[in-house]
Amino acid sequence: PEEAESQNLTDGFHLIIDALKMNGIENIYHVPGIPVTDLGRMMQAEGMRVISFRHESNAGNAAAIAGYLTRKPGICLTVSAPGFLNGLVSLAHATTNCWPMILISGSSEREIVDLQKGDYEEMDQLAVAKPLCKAAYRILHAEDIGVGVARAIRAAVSGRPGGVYLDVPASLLSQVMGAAEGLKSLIKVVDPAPAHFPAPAAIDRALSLLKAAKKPLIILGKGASYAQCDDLVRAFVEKTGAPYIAMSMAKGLLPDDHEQYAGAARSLVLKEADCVMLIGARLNWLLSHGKGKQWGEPHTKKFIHIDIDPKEMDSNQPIDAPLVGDIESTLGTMLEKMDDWPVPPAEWTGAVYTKRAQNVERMAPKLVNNNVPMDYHGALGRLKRIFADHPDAILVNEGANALDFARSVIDMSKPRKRLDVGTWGVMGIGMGTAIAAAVETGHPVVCVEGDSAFGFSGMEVETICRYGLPVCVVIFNNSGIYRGTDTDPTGRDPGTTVFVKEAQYDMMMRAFGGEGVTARSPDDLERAVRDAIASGKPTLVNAIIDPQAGTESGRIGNLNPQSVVSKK
Ligand SMILES: Nc1ncnc2c1ncn2[C@@H]1O[C@H](COP(=O)(O)OP(=O)(O)O)[C@@H](O)[C@H]1O
Ligand SMILES: Cc1ncc(Cc2csc(CCOP(=O)(O)OP(=O)(O)O)c2C)c(N)n1
Ligand SMILES: [Mg+2]
Repeated sequence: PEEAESQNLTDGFHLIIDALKMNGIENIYHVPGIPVTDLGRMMQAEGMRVISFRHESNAGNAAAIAGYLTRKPGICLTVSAPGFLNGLVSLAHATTNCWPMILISGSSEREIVDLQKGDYEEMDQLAVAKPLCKAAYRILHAEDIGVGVARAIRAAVSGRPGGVYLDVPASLLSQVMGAAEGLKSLIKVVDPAPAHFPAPAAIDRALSLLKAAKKPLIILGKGASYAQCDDLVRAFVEKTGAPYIAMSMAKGLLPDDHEQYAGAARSLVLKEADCVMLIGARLNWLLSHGKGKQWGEPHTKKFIHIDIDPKEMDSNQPIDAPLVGDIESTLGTMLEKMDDWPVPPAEWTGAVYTKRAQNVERMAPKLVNNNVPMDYHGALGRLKRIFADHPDAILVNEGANALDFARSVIDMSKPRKRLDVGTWGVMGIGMGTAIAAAVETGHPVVCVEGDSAFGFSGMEVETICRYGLPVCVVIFNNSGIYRGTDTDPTGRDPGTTVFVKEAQYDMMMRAFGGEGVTARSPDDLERAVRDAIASGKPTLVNAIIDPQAGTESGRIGNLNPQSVVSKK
């Protein structure tokens, strides 16, 4: 190092660090190992925040949600082959959710991989990654590191955001070049996510369609949350006066108690609306592809759709007014032309808000009980109150019943506070997501986890304790996947979807120095979670839920194929 200093040299290690830091990237989600062990150490030594995990899938989920929360690519750094593969699920998950993430993996040298000479952890990682992410690059020469990192950043955040793979062969890291020349080779990316305005004709077409609607409905998706133009979204929704619904991660863009929020009247508005405006939401399986009885098919609804990806239009239903552009530019332009905007007919808004009140009324009594064993609604009624008292707290949520019930019971009042399984419905996002939410925002994080969902990433409770993160994990422990009542018809083994009855998950958190509590009643649960938020200490609340309380696959059991062949 001394002579390098004296001859003023730099190397691949330092060029990668400098390129990331130059572009405002400071956090690295990582599992150490050959050939990136020293890269991780040097990143930390240079002041970057390197969070080391117990499995790359969790580091990847952390990087994915960091991208969603910050609009900068979340960085996951892994070893080659198995470590790279472990990170791929999260890279594909980020790409599916349109979140910017870069998976940087060490790899073997081309000359060895291409002749399959059998290296330590040998794999043609670039080829494997390409089909699963938005873009994939490999850097072979130190002087190309600036370009490689710049292109990875731009690919991750421009247009429809997504996951990018950046392949770093081991020898690249130790390549040396002149420090001055190295600095010159680095690129500070200018305007990485350029604004994208729809054509004026497209704006006018959409406005006239929306203005003519007798029963307009706005659907906000997580793309609208990601855009971070919250005031504009609110101003637009309020200017239209239209009822709106929010997809799960768009909850809180406008507060869930907003007078135009129609979440509790979702069935009515989807069936009856005559003009539906999608803002950063895809008409995919989560919206039944815009088809079927839920949409009052056959229907003659008009669709207006804002999306930055032109290929999204007509994906499921013909779009009458496509608006291809970024949400901020599009809504800003529309608002400028909406001065004397008519309010929607009172019979429409009246019908929607009456239905909403009826449904809220029906749900209310279920949420105020102190039953033992707990059911989902009794437990969630308390968490609803806690989140109302802590609007800055972040809710991480996964499971089946644990997910479906929490999504409709726990209201959000601020944007980007509900982080869940996303478009794929991935189990296991919990701990990685919680860790990145705490690291990126500093706010308290409460994870509402099914016991099966928790099991996918549960080892990271050690990571949470090691970094002393303000994370409270609430496990809805119904002793099983969906329910704890499955049986093996032969009587030999446990049922396929049951777990050890009332497993003591709280002991896991205590094992690493965190707080572990068992809650048997809603009162116990409320006290334990409020104490955790107050203390800011890593806490796991093992909430014992009645195994009879749930249903299989929550609300989407119908997606399972059914066997019509009678048993032999
Ligand atoms: N800044 C943006 N402007 C416009 N569209 C965006 C922006 N960011 C993401 N998107 C789009 O938002 C959509 C997000 O849809 P989706 O993930 O289906 O949301 P949800 O599941 O909440 O309905 C994607 O089609 C993506 O292309
Ligand atoms: C990577 C992956 N593997 C399996 C599955 C399939 C699944 C969907 S929901 C779920 C767990 C439901 O049980 P849990 O205890 O969490 O919740 P609850 O209903 O309250 O009992 C599984 C295994 C998915 N979606 N992703
Ligand atoms: Mg369960």
